[in-house]
Amino acid sequence: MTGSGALKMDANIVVLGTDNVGKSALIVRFLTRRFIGEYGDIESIYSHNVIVDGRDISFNIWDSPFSQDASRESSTQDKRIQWADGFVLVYSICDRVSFNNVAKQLQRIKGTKDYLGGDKVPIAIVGNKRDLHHRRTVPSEEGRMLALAAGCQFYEVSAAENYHGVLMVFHGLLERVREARSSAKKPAGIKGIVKSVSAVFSRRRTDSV
Ligand SMILES: Nc1nc2c(ncn2[C@@H]2O[C@H](COP(=O)(O)OP(=O)(O)OP(=O)(O)O)[C@@H](O)[C@H]2O)c(=O)[nH]1
Repeated sequence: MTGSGALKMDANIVVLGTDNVGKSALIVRFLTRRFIGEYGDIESIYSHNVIVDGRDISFNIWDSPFSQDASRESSTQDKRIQWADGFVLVYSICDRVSFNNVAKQLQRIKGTKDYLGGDKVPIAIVGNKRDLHHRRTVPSEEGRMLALAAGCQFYEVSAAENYHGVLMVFHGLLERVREARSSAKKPAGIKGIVKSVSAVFSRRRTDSV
């Protein structure tokens, strides 16, 4: 991500989740305000410019269909994580496996982006398909607790029925990206220096095992 001036900002957002949870539906809802029902399996990066709080924001949003090929999924996942400034981790409230996958994604992201400090990685956990509450298998509380424990934002939305909820996800995440960027620019202070030095040494120790 690059920031060019106080009133301009761009953010790379990657949307992750198992198949059929509504990743494309969420993105298309955000970009067009519409729900079109069927989305296909094409991997794309969408660019979208909007004004948020007087700022000219350029979103780049990576929509990647979930691959059943574990080794392929794993290597592309790392590329996406490196590329992204912020993450939307989507599960379906009717699909427990998709929820369990969010916990795995969290670990992976935090492991890859550990130089930022675990709690500073901008991540939104999103339980989608809220309109299907009669088929719910993941209680809201579980999603909320997972997000709280991981220092993430939490939302339950319906890409099918509601634009506003989806908008809140992307705007909330943008705010976190902005905060992470401004705290990264601040001088580390003695606590930050101690943390960074110990992170380097613990990584070396792990590398050498
Ligand atoms: N009822 C309901 N259906 C939804 C919602 N969001 C998405 N869907 C449906 O769920 C199915 C999967 O949506 P997609 O957006 O293609 O899901 P995806 O996560 O991108 O799927 P992959 O491309 O396979 O990884 C489609 O039939 C959508 O119409 C929702 O909020 N409510």
